[in-house]
Amino acid sequence: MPAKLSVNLNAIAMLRNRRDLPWPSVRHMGRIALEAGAAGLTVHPRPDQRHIRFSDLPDLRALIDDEFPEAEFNIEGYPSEEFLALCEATAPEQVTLVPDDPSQATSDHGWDLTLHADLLTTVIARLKSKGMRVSIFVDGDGRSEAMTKAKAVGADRVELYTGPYGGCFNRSEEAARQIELLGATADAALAEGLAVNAGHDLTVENLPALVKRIPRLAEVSIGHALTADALEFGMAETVRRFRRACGQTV
Ligand SMILES: CC(=O)[C@@H](O)[C@H](O)COP(=O)(O)O
Ligand SMILES: NCC(=O)COP(=O)(O)O
Repeated sequence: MPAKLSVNLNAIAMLRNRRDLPWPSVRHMGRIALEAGAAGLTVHPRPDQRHIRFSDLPDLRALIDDEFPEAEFNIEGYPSEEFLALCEATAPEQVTLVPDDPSQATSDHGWDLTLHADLLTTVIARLKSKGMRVSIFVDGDGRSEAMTKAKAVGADRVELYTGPYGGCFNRSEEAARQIELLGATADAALAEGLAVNAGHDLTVENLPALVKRIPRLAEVSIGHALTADALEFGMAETVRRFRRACGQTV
């Protein structure tokens, strides 16, 4: 089964937040993405709400529940008490835990699974007890022992941080090296019984090689490049292009 596409709406929200006006509407852009066959929506509410606002969450939950009951909502973020309460109030199908500092511009590394083992074990058990699937953001550096630790803290899935791969779009040798590291990490995760997601700086151009190396990739969440392409091609056509790049028949 080809990887599913979850459309990250953070960049749409960032554009909206330039003015005290309700457009572009994250709910409406989310609807267009789901109508075009995206399997879900992703948001990453940061503590300063500079992209997605906490008040966007009930709206997006209602969009999925009322109009696209097969779709999934994925909420990403650092597991502060505020974030956990948002997840509990929204009940997304998936929570992706990310080790972001509030001052970070964007996510740029996975969890240290030794240092944060206790925190993750507690938080994952709490979210899973409320029926949410939990994925944790990990470096795609090929270290199989990290995937053993990911299993031990109770994660259902890992999300491979693909930033270093996305960042070498114009250096094919380094891209090939990064793909192999991501692939080795995915192999180790799958061997532990974890499902594998991926995200960060994925594009229509770099997705095909990734899904070829990791044919059992469950889901990709994509926002930055997808939003850039949507400015050129429109959201619906862009979603179809990304779905094809995932290997889906569109
Ligand atoms: C967790 C992750 O990979 C990030 O890519 C993130 O969700 C994007 O967040 P921003 O859009 O806020 O940079
Ligand atoms: N989890 C990654 C994500 O949701 C989007 O990352 P990006 O495509 O905005 O880099």
